[in-house]
Amino acid sequence: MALNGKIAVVTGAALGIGKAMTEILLQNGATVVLLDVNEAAGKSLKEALDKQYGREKTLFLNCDVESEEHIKAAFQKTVETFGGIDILCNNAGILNERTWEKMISINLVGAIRVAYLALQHMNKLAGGRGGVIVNTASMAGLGPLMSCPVYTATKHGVVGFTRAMAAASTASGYGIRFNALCPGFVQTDLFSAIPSNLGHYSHLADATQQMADMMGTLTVSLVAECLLELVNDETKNGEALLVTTNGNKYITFPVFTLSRGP
Ligand SMILES: NC(=O)C1=CN([C@@H]2O[C@H](COP(=O)(O)OP(=O)(O)OC[C@H]3O[C@@H](n4cnc5c(N)ncnc54)[C@H](O)[C@@H]3O)[C@@H](O)[C@H]2O)C=CC1
Ligand SMILES: CC/C=C\CC(=O)/C=C/C=C\C=C\C=C\[C@@H](O)[C@@H](O)C/C=C\CCC(=O)O
Repeated sequence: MALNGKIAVVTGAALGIGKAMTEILLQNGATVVLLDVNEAAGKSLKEALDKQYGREKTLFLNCDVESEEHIKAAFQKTVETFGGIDILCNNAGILNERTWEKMISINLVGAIRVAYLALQHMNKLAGGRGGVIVNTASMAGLGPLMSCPVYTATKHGVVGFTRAMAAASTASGYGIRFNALCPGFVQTDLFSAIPSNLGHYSHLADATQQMADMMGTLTVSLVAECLLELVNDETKNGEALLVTTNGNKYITFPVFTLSRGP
């Protein structure tokens, strides 16, 4: 299988989109390290996956992406156990406009922290073997969701970080591709909890639900298939893949030509 011998790390792996990412990576032959702050859910998933794929194909580590210490230890354990990291699914995230500073800390700062610490092991200039980092952004990383402006900001940040890192990696010779996954509404616990997590914008919950009804909700499996596309297609670097119930689209961004003023 395409990912035989590859070592993947998934953050937010215990539930939702991260769980589906873990499963499709295992189905395609990868060994997967599951990182999540929800220890009960993570251990439960590991137990189920052991029965299906064998104990040696996965490792669950309790890891909070807000903690540099946790992430460093998780990556160290990964490299000690499996010899390296080839694929990072930088997926952990929350939606809660009431605790917006924490949401920035997890969705944006956490994603950047995880990517930077993974670079220390993946970067060819640092003895790594290169690979691919897929950051889970959102359709809200491409356009505004009025009911969650800070969530929108975090996801716009993830898209921008991804595209800039892709250019930096190419220019520097890191040997790592960076891509952003931008799903629309996906049926997960995060999605189900939206009405109670909009804070100042709770009065816009109905409008958001109407938007979701109009756009439709995606399954986690479909999102995971798009992840696999970004992992396997070595021509993809610096891409933002929009995933909707009407199909998928690689986003074209405006290009600003550098020219002197008049
Ligand atoms: N559900 C949706 O409609 C969409 C979700 N997304 C993004 O997809 C990603 C996954 O979201 P879902 O699967 O929907 O959510 P979920 O709530 O179902 O799963 C998120 C997982 O991340 C873990 N997590 C949360 N904070 C963490 C932290 N500090 N450290 C480590 N793990 C942590 C949770 O324990 C959970 O297992 C998020 O980044 C989210 O913003 C993007 C577009 C749409
Ligand atoms: C309330 C958030 C619920 C779950 C988490 C999540 O990330 C869901 C996002 C789902 C949809 C976001 C839609 C945003 C739509 C608007 O911003 C429009 O401006 C469309 C944005 C981009 C279109 C890109 C394109 O078609 O070229």
